[in-house]
Amino acid sequence: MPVTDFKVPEKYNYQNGFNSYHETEAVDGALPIGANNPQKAPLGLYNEKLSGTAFTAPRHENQQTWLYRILPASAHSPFEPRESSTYNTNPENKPHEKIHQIPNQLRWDPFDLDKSVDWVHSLHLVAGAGDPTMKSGLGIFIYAAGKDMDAQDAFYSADGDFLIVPQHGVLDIQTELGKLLVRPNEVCVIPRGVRYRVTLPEGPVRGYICELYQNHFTLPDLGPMGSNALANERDFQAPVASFDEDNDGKTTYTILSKFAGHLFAAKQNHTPFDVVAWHGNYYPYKYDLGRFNTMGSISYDHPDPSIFTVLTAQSDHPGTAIADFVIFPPRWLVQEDTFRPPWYHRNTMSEFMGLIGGQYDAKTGGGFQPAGASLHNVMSAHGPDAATHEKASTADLKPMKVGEGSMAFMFESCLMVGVTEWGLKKCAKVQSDYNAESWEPLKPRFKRPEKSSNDVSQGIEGKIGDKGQVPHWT
Ligand SMILES: O=C(O)Cc1cc(O)ccc1O
Ligand SMILES: [Fe+2]
Repeated sequence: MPVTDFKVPEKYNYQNGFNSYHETEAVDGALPIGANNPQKAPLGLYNEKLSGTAFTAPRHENQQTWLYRILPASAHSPFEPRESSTYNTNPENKPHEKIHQIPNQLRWDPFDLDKSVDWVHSLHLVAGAGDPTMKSGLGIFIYAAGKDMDAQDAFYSADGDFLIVPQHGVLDIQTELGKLLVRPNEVCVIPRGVRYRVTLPEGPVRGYICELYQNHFTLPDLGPMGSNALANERDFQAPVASFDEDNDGKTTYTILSKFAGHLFAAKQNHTPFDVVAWHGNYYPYKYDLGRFNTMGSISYDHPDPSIFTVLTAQSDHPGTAIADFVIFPPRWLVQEDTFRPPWYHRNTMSEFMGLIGGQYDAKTGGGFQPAGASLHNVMSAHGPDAATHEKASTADLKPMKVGEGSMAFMFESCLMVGVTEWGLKKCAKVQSDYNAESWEPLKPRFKRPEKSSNDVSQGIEGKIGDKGQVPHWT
C-alpha cells in the first residue's frame, strides 16, 4: 500500500527521478543560463558548488550540485567542539567506548521513544564497521526524538550519507535544497554535507538510519528481470528549491556538524536555508516503499532476498555491497513443494534487520517486533524460528499473501558489523532468550529410509518435467 494512503497528508512539491539531473528555481531567473559560475550570478546570488564525489570520478558516478544562494555556506565563525564528552557516534575514536565484535545472533526489544531530545541528539550508534575518517564502512543508528530542532539550528554530517527509515512519527525536513515530508513506510536519503533541520509535526519519532561512510546508494541492476522492476526510478522524489530570507544580521544561527562522529558548532548571522535555485544530481530524496514492485518465484524454491533490494551501495568489488537496503513487503507466495520461509543459513554478509510495522513472515514466534531489531553477523547461523518452521513445513501450499500491512527491512553488508556499548548494554534491549526461543527447540526429524540410499533403481520413474528425475528417454 503506498504511503499516500496514510493519514499524514503530503504538503510539499517534488521533482521525480532517481539520479536525475534536476534543476529548480524558487524565483524565476535565479538559475544562470549556459554557465555554472557567471561573473555575476543572477539576482545578486552567490554561486556555490557542492560535490558528492571527487571532481575526477567517472562520469557515471559523478555527483555534484550547483547552488545559487543569498550568502555562501562558508560565511560562519570557526567550528568549536560541542558536548565533546557526551556526543560520540564513532566509537573507534574513543577507546573506552569500544565496539564489540561477537558472533552471537542478537535481537533487540523495541527501542524506547525519547521525548527529551531533538534529532541531532537522538542518534544512537547501535552497530557499525569501518571508520568515517577513512571513508570506509557504515554506521547503523537508532533515532528517537520528541523535540523540534531549534528554529535557528541546522545540522549536517560530514561522515556520510544518511538513509533514514522512519518507524514511528513524521519527519518534516527542511534542507538547503528544499523540503521533504517523510512518513513511516517512506525512506529518505540525505547526502553527506547537506544541511538540514528536522521538526516533528506529529510528535515523537523513532526509526533506523544506515550511514554510509563510503560510496553512495544506487539502484540495483535488474539483469534478466528487464527494464522495470523493484524500485522504479520515477518514484524517487527530490525537493524543489525553497528558501528563507533572513540576512539582516540580527539573528544568530548555529550550524551543527557531525565530523568523525563528534559534534561541532559554528555561528552565523544569516539563515543557512537561503538557496534560491540549484541544479545537479547530488540532492536529498525520498521513496515510498509501498511503490516497490516486488518480484518472486512463481514455480518453486525460496529465492535469495537480493530480489528485494531497494537501494545498494557497492564496495569496490561490484556485486558486493557495503550496504544493501532490502525490504520484505506484503507479497504473494505461490511456490509448489517448497519450504516457503527463508532457509536456514550462514552468510558471508552480515544482516541487520528492523521492522517498521506488522509481523515479519520469517519470525512468527513474537520476539521480532516493530521498532526492534536483529543482527545476524558474518557466518552467524539463523533462519526461521521453531514456530515458523513447524507451520511452514506442514502448511497447505495454496497461494498465500504474506506480510499484509507489514514492512520488515534489512541493512545487509559485506562487512563484519560490530555492536557498540550502547547497542549491547546501555540500551538494555538485547533479548537474552533469542536462541532459546528460536532455534534450540528444533527437534531432529531424520528418519533413515527403509531401502538403502545407494539403490540406483530409485528415482527413474518420473515424468518429463518432474523435478530431480532423469526423463526415461535419456
Ligand atoms: O534472515 C532473514 O530473515 C533475512 C533473509 C530473508 C530471506 O528471504 C532469505 C535470506 C535472508 O537472510
Ligand atoms: Fe538471513
